[in-house]
Amino acid sequence: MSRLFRAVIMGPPGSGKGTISERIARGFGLQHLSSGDFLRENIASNTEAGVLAKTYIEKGLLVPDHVMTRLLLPRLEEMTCHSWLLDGFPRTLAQAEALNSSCELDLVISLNIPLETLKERLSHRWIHQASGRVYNMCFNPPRVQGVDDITGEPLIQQDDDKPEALVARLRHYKDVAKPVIDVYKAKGILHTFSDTDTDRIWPYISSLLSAKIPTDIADAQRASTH
Ligand SMILES: Nc1ncnc2c1ncn2[C@@H]1O[C@H](COP(=O)(O)OP(=O)(O)OP(=O)(O)O)[C@@H](O)[C@H]1O
Ligand SMILES: O=c1ccn([C@@H]2O[C@H](COP(=O)(O)OP(=O)(O)O)[C@@H](O)[C@H]2O)c(=O)[nH]1
Repeated sequence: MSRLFRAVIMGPPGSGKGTISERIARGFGLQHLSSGDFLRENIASNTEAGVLAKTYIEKGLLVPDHVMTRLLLPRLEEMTCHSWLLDGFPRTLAQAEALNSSCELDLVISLNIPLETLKERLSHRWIHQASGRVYNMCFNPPRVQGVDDITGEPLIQQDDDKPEALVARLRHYKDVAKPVIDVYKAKGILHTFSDTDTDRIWPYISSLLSAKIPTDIADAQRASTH
């Protein structure tokens, strides 16, 4: 099997990480690992790390780095025979250093989206908590308002997504993300995209990935995921 492809997508809350990750997974066969979804799975199955992580998430705090790395790195060990895309990890310099010591990344996508756009998007974001599926009443509404397309279960809005919570989250994101962005910029693997509409960014991301992912890997991954 030729070399596998390792990528990370970074961006503030509401920047479109989940939306773009889903398109990348579908179009290029990369396995999408979202740190938020993975934490929710651990919380739902009451693992030791899940119980611990929940105490931080409930307070709107980041889960401590050592808990995150102890949770994510073994999960990545299970994915060694697959090309993957990490979403929401690494989020801090300590997490990036832990990741960089365990594998070589090929590409980091950073989304730089205006605050007003984030506010607008998050005010209409509805989530199916159990699966992490994301909807937006303006951009990608559910078939039936308020319920998940797959399970029919009710959708919720996160308190964190309210405008008054966003400014603090955004400032905190910028503080912790900047050293991580600087590391990957120095490595020459950072690609930053700025626009108010994912549909305008997507063609550029898609052609970047087409150029970066050797076709034999992309074909093999697509074949293995269908
Ligand atoms: N890499 C990480 N390091 C520390 N805490 C994390 C990490 N990833 C997720 N978390 C915790 O899990 C929570 C849920 O993560 P998730 O990514 O779904 O939400 P979020 O950070 O609000 O993301 P977004 O709004 O950008 O989709 C976060 O608010 C944070 O407390
Ligand atoms: O061009 C876009 C991209 C995303 N969204 C919506 O904005 C919210 C945030 O997107 P996502 O969850 O993908 O962002 P993340 O928080 O993962 O970075 C979601 O309701 C998306 O449906 C949008 O309205 N326009």
